[in-house]
Amino acid sequence: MIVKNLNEIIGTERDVHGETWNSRRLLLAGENMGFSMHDTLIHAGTETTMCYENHLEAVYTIEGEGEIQVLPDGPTYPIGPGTLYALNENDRHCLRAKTQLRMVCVFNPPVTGREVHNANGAYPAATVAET
Ligand SMILES: CC(=O)NCC[C@H](N)C(=O)O
Repeated sequence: MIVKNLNEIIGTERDVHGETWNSRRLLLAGENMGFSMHDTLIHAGTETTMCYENHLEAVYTIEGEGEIQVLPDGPTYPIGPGTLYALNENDRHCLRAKTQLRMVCVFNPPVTGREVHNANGAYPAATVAET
């Protein structure tokens, strides 16, 4: 069994900073769960365009207010505590944080470590060597 606390992640290699976010990676590929799980903060007043072409991601909001728009011209959904969105079609999307959002993010296949978004808003596909 794996048991850990967010406090053990903060300030370590698993505490990854992007331009608009801070991802605390609780479970990674190396833990062999088949998914990764992150406790992520999205900074207030920011907009992030993403397209996880190599991963499926589900995102469950715990704190904060914002909205998500399906791109290029899809609907916009409000986001608040209790909202789940699942990018089951590798959807390109724009996440806007009105206040700081705290979100639990699950990736399949799992993120391997310190990935940040490339120019397309994706994380690279994992290689066998990394997993
Ligand atoms: C919600 C979202 O995708 N935010 C960007 C960071 C990413 N989810 C991560 O935790 O690595």
